[in-house]
Amino acid sequence: MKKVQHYINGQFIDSECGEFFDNFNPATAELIAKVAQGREPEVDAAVAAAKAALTGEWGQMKLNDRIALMYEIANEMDRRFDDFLEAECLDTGKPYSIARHIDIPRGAANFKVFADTMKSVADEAYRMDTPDGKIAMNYSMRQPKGVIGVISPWNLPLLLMTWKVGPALACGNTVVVKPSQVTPTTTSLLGEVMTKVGLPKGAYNVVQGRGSITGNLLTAHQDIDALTFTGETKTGETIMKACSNGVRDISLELGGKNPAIIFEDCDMDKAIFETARSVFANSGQVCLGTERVYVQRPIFDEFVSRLKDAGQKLKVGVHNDESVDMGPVVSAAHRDKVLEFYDIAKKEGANVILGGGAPKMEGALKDGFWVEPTIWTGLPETATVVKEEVFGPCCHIAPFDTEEEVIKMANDTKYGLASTVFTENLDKAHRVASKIDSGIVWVNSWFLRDLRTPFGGMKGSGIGREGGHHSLEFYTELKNICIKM
Ligand SMILES: NC(=O)C1=CN([C@@H]2O[C@H](COP(=O)(O)OP(=O)(O)OC[C@H]3O[C@@H](n4cnc5c(N)ncnc54)[C@H](O)[C@@H]3O)[C@@H](O)[C@H]2O)C=CC1
Ligand SMILES: O=C(O)/C=C/C=C(\O)C(=O)O
Repeated sequence: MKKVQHYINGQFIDSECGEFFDNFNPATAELIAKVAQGREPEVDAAVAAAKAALTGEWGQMKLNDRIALMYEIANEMDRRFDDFLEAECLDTGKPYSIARHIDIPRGAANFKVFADTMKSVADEAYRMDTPDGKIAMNYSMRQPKGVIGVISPWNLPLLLMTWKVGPALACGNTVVVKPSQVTPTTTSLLGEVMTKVGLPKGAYNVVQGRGSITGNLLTAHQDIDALTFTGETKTGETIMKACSNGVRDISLELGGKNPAIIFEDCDMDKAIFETARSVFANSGQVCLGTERVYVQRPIFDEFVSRLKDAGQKLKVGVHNDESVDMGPVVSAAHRDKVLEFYDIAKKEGANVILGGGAPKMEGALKDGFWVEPTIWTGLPETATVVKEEVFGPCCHIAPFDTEEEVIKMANDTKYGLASTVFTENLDKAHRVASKIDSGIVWVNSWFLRDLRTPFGGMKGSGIGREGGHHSLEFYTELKNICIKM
């Protein structure tokens, strides 16, 4: 049986208590690995190693050498592409068709982009007159924040973990990562990459384990100087409270209930293609995905019927079948949660246009964590599945008449992560995009990511922006030095 271990101070180790928990293949519910359950000794050892590395070989490394190492990590990840691909798809159930184009290439890109960023960090300087008629020069400099705690989720495990580890290391910090307990493997695999490229010991550490045990221990640890988290809003709130103890900085990327706005003057082919992606990709387990679709009344029926066609055409199946579009959801618990939302939608009076339950799968797949691609119409804006994040391959479609009305509907949510707007009228696109309360607005597209741009959410969707130079706000301390001449 495969064993997934901690990676602490450059060594792969089991837990001191010898405890392991089970990891399952979401497509079959078969046991695929035993994962070490980290407790206090492992969290303490990882944080101590990370702290020591700040003043050791890693902390003393010249910026250019650090940048070179970041590229080397990315190159080694590219060389191990197939290992990462297989591990990620087996843990999550996502098909090769997604992970090959999104998850795995982004893992390496997340190191390259921050290596590039660090080459062009500029410091501010201000000359001032002093009361005694002389002058003083102020200049700012950035220094690493210290030991960064990284708590990452299961939906895009490698992508979202490296989106934090890349900038943290590029800025000279050290990290202690706790990946989701349901998708532990690629975070440990990255430890092999770190060993291979010669990253100094203690700079990258991994403690495996459940959120309620290992996650809690990590967030409470007072030698964690700052913590970055992606996941559910409620967990984000818990982590924020824990980090208030010791006044430690946080970066939170949380849930969404993202709207798509489809105007009657849209390019319908484009609107259907991108909306189908944003609703169903990764079995709807993307925080940027669309769960509320608003369509202008004259094209409502045509849009509903064409999105239904697109959903019906999706091939659901196992990750290593190259023709598969959609896999299972990640766990039995998550399948149950999504199916409960599907039941609530029916009870609250939804018209089920597509799906609405669990598909019947055959043979080895019959016990897997499958849910159907699902479309509803006819619910009021107060309905549960219009208000709450489902995180499954589903959406509700509602008609609207005017621009003012749809902007109000789109913004009537506790979240504010992402949105999409489909129109061929450029003035309207600018106007509407500027009025939507979300961190990202995609016009005639979805999940088009330039990694230099600010990424993050408004309202309950998070705190902070990461990407390119914006990541320096969280991963460095900015210091002013004032020299009297
Ligand atoms: N990117 C996103 O927006 C994501 C949203 N979700 C949503 O969250 C729901 C719950 O799924 P979970 O896996 O429980 O997500 P979660 O947000 O609780 O888990 C994400 C990470 O936080 C850790 N964690 C959990 N509780 C913690 C605590 N008290 N202290 C420190 N770390 C903790 C987990 O072990 C995992 O590594 C899902 O059904 C889904 O709707 C889940 C994953 C990602
Ligand atoms: O492109 C990114 O950096 C992030 C994408 C998706 C998420 O953050 C998520 O699904 O949680």
